[in-house]
Amino acid sequence: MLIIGIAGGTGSGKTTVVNQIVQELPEGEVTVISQDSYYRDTSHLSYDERVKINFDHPKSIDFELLCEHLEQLRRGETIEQPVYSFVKHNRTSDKVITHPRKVVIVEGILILTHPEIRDLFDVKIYVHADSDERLIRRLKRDIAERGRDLEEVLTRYQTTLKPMHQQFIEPTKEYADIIIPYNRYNTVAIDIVRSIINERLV
Ligand SMILES: Nc1ncnc2c1ncn2[C@@H]1O[C@H](COP(=O)(O)OP(=O)(O)O)[C@@H](O)[C@H]1O
Ligand SMILES: Nc1ccn([C@@H]2O[C@H](COP(=O)(O)O)[C@@H](O)[C@H]2O)c(=O)n1
Repeated sequence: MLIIGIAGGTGSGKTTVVNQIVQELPEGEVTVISQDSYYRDTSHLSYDERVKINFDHPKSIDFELLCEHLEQLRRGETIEQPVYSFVKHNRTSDKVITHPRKVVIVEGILILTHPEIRDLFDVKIYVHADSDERLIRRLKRDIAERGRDLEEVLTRYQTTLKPMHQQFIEPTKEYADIIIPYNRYNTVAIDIVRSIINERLV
């Protein structure tokens, strides 16, 4: 099994990169795990309390469960991946049955901050886009897809997102084997990652 970790700030293009990598690969050979699915269960909190959570701090992620699931996949076991709702700021009651595959891609802003999880990755990738580009993308995406408004995105950006990015996320670039510049779509970089995966699949 080849486990690839793809980190990078919010809006850098991690999900887009993963989709482009997976598109051309043989169906049934790759599985994708999103760190977002592993935000901690906050059912004990009210909606108003959940809104105030700092979702860009490592402690907001259930890394213990993510680590356990990756170990299980590596042992050839099937896992039940949680499903997260950005609208409710909480896990839903759904689960996605996820089978082990030859290639496992894990993507998320904070995945390279956790030493044990970092050690599980055979290839570590960091997707880079400038902060103004990321903020513009985040604004458009969160308003269109995550039930947010301009005020919510900008407040979160100033209060937690930007400081957490500088403190926790950007420094993990040093752990990356490959840094993908993604201010624009980068098909050459995607082809390089695909060829690394294809080598493993033969
Ligand atoms: N290179 C790019 N140029 C323009 N828009 C992009 C680019 N990459 C991603 N996007 C768009 O920006 C938004 C955030 O991208 P996404 O892949 O969800 O980022 P991440 O997973 O890192 O938060 C999405 O709406 C996506 O379509
Ligand atoms: N309830 C939540 C949970 C997380 N976020 C934000 O999501 C970002 C990480 O996801 P990406 O797909 O953008 O990498 C992170 O920056 C959190 O602020 C949220 O807004 N609401």
